[in-house]
Amino acid sequence: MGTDREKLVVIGNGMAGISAVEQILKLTSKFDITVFGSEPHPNYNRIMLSYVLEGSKTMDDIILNDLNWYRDNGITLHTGTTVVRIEEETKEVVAENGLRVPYDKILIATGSNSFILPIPGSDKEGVVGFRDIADCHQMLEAAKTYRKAAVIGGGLLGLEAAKGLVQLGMEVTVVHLMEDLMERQLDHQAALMLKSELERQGIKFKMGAQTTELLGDKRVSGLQFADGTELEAEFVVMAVGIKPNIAVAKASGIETGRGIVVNDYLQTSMEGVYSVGECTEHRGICYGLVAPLFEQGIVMAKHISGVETAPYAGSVVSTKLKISGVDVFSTGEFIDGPEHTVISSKDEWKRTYKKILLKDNALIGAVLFGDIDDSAELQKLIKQNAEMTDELHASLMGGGCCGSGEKKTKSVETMSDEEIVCGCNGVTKGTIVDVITNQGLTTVDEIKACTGATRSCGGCKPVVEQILQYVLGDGFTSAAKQGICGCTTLSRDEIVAEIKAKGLQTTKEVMNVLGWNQPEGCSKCRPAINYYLGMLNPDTYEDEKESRFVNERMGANIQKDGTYTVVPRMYGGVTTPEDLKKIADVSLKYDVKVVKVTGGQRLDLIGVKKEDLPKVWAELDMPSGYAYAKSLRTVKTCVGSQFCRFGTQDSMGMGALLERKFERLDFPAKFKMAVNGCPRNCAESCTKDIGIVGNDGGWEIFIGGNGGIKARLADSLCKVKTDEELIELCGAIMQYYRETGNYLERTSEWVERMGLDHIKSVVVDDIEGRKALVERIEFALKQVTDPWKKMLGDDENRNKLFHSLEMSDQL
Ligand SMILES: Cc1cc2nc3c(=O)[nH]c(=O)nc-3n(C[C@H](O)[C@H](O)[C@H](O)COP(=O)(O)OP(=O)(O)OC[C@H]3O[C@@H](n4cnc5c(N)ncnc54)[C@H](O)[C@@H]3O)c2cc1C
Ligand SMILES: NC(=O)c1ccc[n+]([C@@H]2O[C@H](COP(=O)([O-])OP(=O)(O)OC[C@H]3O[C@@H](n4cnc5c(N)ncnc54)[C@H](O)[C@@H]3O)[C@@H](O)[C@H]2O)c1
Ligand code: SF4
Ligand code: FES
Repeated sequence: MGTDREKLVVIGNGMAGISAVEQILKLTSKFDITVFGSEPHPNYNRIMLSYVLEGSKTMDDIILNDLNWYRDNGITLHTGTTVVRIEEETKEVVAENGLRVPYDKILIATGSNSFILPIPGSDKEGVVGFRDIADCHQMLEAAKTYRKAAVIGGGLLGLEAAKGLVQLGMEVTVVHLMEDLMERQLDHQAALMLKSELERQGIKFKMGAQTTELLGDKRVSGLQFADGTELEAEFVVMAVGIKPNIAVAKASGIETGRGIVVNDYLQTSMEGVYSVGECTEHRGICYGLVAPLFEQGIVMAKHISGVETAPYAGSVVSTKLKISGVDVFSTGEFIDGPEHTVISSKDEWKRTYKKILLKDNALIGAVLFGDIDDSAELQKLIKQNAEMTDELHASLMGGGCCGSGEKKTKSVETMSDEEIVCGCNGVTKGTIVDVITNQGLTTVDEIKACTGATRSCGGCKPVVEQILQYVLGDGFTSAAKQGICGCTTLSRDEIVAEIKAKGLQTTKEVMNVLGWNQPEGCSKCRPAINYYLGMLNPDTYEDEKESRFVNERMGANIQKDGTYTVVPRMYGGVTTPEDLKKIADVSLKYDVKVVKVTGGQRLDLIGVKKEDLPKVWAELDMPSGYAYAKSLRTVKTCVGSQFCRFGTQDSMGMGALLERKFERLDFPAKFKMAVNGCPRNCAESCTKDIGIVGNDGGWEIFIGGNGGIKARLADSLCKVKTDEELIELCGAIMQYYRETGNYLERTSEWVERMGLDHIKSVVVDDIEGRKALVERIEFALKQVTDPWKKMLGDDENRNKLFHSLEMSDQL
């Protein structure tokens, strides 16, 4: 390599170091760059470790710069190599393994270490921090063996770790020192709402608890608290904050405080040595989030490259918790004092809360819970120290009638090109404008694929949309409409219309004819098109197994240990001694680990080996319960008039009838029903896609209920007098949902999107329309068959899927 080039050594292969290198590469080629990293990996997106733990991303998904990137940019990378000091006299960087590398300039970006409480027992087996891939691996492994976990610290990291462990099947208690969760980001009200939402999601809390010791022999077995109480725990995650990693700077005589002290150009006290990221202390502040490190990197890169730059003046930080179903956001100041004016609103029913703090009429901080649509807008206004006006108040707090979209576009217009829009991925407004203008991008998904913006927490999506709107102007509405995935700009309705109009028959054909930008499609569009094709052509469409999710392909739900579950039908939740005996015999014979009564009133045989599935189905000789499918799952029933003293309607009989009639059809998403014999509603119709309640000698039909993460109470659609009307209406509702629902859209969302009145006008008021819907569902029902039976008769596919060549001999 050219010897006349300056030698830049980067200590720390994390997000700060490498994003600064990316900025430098954009400005100059004057450096020979060498990077040292203690971890054995190339640069990865640390913030996405929460998603790896939670299971929605893999380690491969979070690599930001793979080894080719270093090679292509002529960068020498030493992974798994820790630098111990800088020798100013010899102008060399010295690594732990004795390696010495000469330098002209240095960038220290050594990040932080997890803070481990200095209490007895914190070095026991089963106690980890949550900082890197190695920690994440340990947590994933622990969840395979142990059940009870404690997370010490109820900050952002602790809560994301706790949710991840719950998703992995552990029983998790968050042990928090203070009375409020995330007390560094939230006020009391938001903290209360957050705690109750997380409790709903299965996390337990021990608040105001000071851990004094970790108990156990070699391995941790519990926690001892200052008040004398104890908590059992086989695995402990410490998430009580971070400590800037200043070891190299200290050993080299560079000025340090809590972090490595830098000036406004990120220069340390040693000539030619810069520092960025979490290890850095600027104007007395060490940051613990990614947005500041990108901002520091931009200034540092310009300075070291000899490009004029404004000084770094510090960052206004904001946080967003990355837990699905929990929308919480905080930026700037959030605890009010006498000097503040507080604007707030709380809606206990919608579980939303918004608080904005003003000082001298300027916006200085905000906390949002439940609805964080305004987060990006607020963050920007607070950065700009914007003045509150009547118009702004109306747009932020409601009550404004018009113009807020226009105002938002105006406010992105005033952003500078260098302003970071996506804090998680360091993407500036300038970059987004550039890809829209020069590469002709028209959707947020395309911008995500090209720049990374919106890829992590998603908090920046509204601003990215506003920039699109601002750049495309009038072209926005048509062009910026979101396709169903990154492969197309066509919406669901357009795809369905094209399939009908052009008579398209296969997913491949849809993608070819409709100009997909990826010939094979992706995991989002393939199952959706497969569904739409099957819904439109129930008699002719050949279902594409390879376009189905794994559980649907296998006809069973895969479990975390690689075994499967088998759930046979139990119509209306009613079984017989004969069926129970068969289930018991099969469970014993195939060593089923657990037989569980499900929330949908049937039996789940958990822990069946893949190769045993066909034998289990054959010996049970019962219909598939479709517990794995986007289809009618269960019809839960109460005892009803056959036995209950209050029952006026035969709920068991009706439930079983409806389940038999409508089973096996594909729906956009899973579909659950309930039938009750009287308004006491013992089988909980209010949380079902269709809930039926015996009432006044007839039935009342409810739709759009959901008991999952986003709970929704079902809406009353109508009352009917006879069983025939009830069955007809159920069929019409189902078919209308099948025909208009977006793939994966539950009825709770569908009802909100379509409007209850509209659905009523189609399925209740329009008698002819209803009849046509019923005819179409009856036709589709004629085509369905039991998938287990089908698989048992299909030697080729069965052998391919279940690797059990001798099956046919045994059947
Ligand atoms: C699970 C998790 C979730 C997070 N989520 C978010 C989020 O949603 N939003 C957000 O803004 N922030 C989040 N953060 C914080 C964010 O990841 C950090 O702010 C960011 O990674 C800091 O980058 P850095 O480069 O300064 O430090 P690091 O990413 O820690 O990188 C420093 C690197 O330097 C290496 N190193 C240290 N010393 C040496 C040495 N002597 N020689 C060689 N190499 C060395 C380290 O091994 C490390 O790889 C999260 C953090 C975690 C752990
Ligand atoms: N979504 C995000 O933005 C995100 C997610 C994860 C991590 N991070 C960042 O990673 C870093 C580490 O996160 P963190 O949550 O560990 O840090 P933190 O400092 O934000 O929170 C630590 C929490 O632990 C509590 N605590 C301290 N001592 C305790 C004790 N002895 N017992 C029980 N609780 C105790 C504190 O009261 C505090 O709420 C932070 O900089 C954070 O901003 C951000
Ligand atoms: S809903 Fe009514 S009929 Fe059904 S079990 Fe409860 S009380 Fe009895
Ligand atoms: S700010 Fe988190 S993805 Fe953009």
